[in-house]
Amino acid sequence: MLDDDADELPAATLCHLVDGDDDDQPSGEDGRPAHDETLLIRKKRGVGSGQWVGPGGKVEPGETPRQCVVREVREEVGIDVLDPEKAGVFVYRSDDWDAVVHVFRATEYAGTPEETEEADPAWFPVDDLPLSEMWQTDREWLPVVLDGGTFRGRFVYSDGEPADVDVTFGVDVRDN
Ligand SMILES: Nc1nc2c([nH]c(=O)n2[C@H]2C[C@H](O)[C@@H](COP(=O)(O)OP(=O)(O)OP(=O)(O)O)O2)c(=O)[nH]1
Repeated sequence: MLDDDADELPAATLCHLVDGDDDDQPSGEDGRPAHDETLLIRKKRGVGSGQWVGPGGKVEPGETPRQCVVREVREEVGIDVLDPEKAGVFVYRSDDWDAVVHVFRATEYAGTPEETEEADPAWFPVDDLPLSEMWQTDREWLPVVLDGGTFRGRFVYSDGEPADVDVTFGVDVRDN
């Protein structure tokens, strides 16, 4: 169980897109990154603004997490994610925002990421992430997700710092 009250919390999503060409062209020359890069955004507003995060946002009424993640990625960076697959779920609790966050991994998309009012996108090699400018607890699970793994977690922050961290890897998250 994630948390006794997890069912009562608002739901949110994150998308971690992994891409790479099968040819040897350097990143950017054909509009697609070289092998094993992931798309992050510098968030301009909302929860976590200023940090590098996966695109995503709050689930709207009547929407599934999968529908939400597709909508949010389109709104934030202007691309359509075609194969979002659940890779993790965590309860996030802090002084001002609590949520159940559904994490998706994807490898297929249509379009080219573009800057919007909400986000500034950039590709990073999966083994060279800007970890010092990311949520501290993302460092625990993001490399696992990018490598195709799954996790379930509970992250409690106090004064902007992780106060209670509990994470389990290799779990079945399809229906969570
Ligand atoms: N990377 C990361 N993201 C987190 C954590 N906790 C947490 O709530 N988030 C994310 C999940 C959501 O994508 C985001 C909260 O939604 P948001 O403020 O972006 O909402 P939104 O795009 O719907 O925007 P808005 O209209 O409410 O401003 O914060 C965390 O620990 N790590």
